Amino acid sequence: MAAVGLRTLLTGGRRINPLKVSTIPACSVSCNFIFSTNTSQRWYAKEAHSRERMHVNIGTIGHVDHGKTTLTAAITKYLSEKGGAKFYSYDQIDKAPEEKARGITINATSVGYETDHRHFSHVDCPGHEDYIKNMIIGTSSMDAAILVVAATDGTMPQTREHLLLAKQIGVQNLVVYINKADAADEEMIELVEMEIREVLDKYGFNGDETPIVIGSALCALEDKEPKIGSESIEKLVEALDNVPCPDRDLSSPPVFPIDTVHSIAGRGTVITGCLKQGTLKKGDALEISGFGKSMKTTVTSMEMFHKILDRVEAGDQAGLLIKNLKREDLRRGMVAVKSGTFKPTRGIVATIFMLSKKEVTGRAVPLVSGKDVSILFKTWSVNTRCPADDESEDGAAKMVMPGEQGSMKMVLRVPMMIMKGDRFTIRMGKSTVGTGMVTDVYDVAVADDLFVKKKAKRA
Ligand SMILES: Nc1nc2c(ncn2[C@@H]2O[C@H](COP(=O)(O)OP(=O)(O)OP(=O)(O)O)[C@@H](O)[C@H]2O)c(=O)[nH]1
Ligand SMILES: [Mg+2]
Repeated sequence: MAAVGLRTLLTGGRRINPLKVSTIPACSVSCNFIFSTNTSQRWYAKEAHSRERMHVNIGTIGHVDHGKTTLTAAITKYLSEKGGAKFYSYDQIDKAPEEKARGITINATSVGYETDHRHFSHVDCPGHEDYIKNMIIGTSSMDAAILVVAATDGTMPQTREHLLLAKQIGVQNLVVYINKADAADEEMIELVEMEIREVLDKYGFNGDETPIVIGSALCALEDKEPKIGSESIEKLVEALDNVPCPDRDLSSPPVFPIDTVHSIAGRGTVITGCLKQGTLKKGDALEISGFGKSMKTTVTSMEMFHKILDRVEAGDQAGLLIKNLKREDLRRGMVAVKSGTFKPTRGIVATIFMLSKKEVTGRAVPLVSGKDVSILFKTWSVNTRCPADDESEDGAAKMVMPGEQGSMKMVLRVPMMIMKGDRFTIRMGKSTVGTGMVTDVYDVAVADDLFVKKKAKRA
């Protein structure tokens, strides 16, 4: 995700025209980042980022209209009064004209704030079923998520779908915020809490241990009923300060999946994202691959949340200024690695789990070998063929039935940077129909071979 304050990094102390800072959404799905545009001081700020507070990536997920954006605004309001955030109003978070017109979130938007103990990057995800791809992108680097459930509705289809996807993406921990407590009676809230704990267990989270905070984001935002308003946000922030976070892998070679690409007039190209593993420093030689392309570059400077970094560590949401590549050369879904450490591939072996009808809202369809499907990794999707397993021996088509699990070979249309353990979602139309985890990758040459073999067979 983007480093807020990227412009600071790139202006080198010179004031530049904000209109000349352009961002390209790298695919049809998108993620917004809020930049500091009007605090001229920040344009010149060259302070070093302090690692005194642990950096944690979180965000809001949950069913449409349950109050995720209102809660995001309420958290920044509460923390701005404590000096740990800039207040972002509801309209500053959902600011696209279509979002304003429809009153829903479409793009995942990132804001940054601090508590006494932690430094947070918070992504507010859309809940509407049409924008699940944007939710997946928003959730892709979260260490923990805030699941928002309206007390007036209880858990709804996208509450469950988001839980399933968050688990599959690798989000280990949750904090639940039961919202709209101003509009529901106590009995109803109690029932909703019981239901949530059951649903959490069902989707592999710990229903008993997950903190649940009850409140009203709207009351907090409008300074009404402090008991369910600001006090609930205080409790939520306390829960976020205590949520367990995964250990950062600082020793493996760096892997930096690109979320956005920016072109800064007079300075060059910046890629933003969350460093998945390892560390990066100025002068490191990188290889950026994806969608069949591979390019070499060097890191010239790094920034996170208006602060200069001397090194990027796993888990950091950072912006990297890079040499010799243009914005047009790059797109979301490409991955930067240290030269010579990983290679892109087209061939993967994956454990697939196809959803049954009762699992979520999805259609219950099998995945059949020999069929083309579109698979969605955290920030990109590519058409993929499932060649029949052991095709050379018996030519038998293998399939994974709804509700079942199986191992399948897959060949991507273009080489991508994929690693063992990477997870993906199989979607058909508007539905999530299955999930998968990469158990092995095989050489491009072998994958080419399979591709050719399949073509020959058809001919
Ligand atoms: N009564 C009441 N209404 C609320 C509360 N929080 C949010 N709302 C209202 O619920 C509606 C939806 O709120 P949003 O914050 O846009 O919900 P969302 O979950 O971000 O929606 P999507 O992003 O489109 O999925 C708005 O009209 C809010 O004013 C609350 O605590 N109480
Ligand atoms: Mg919203």
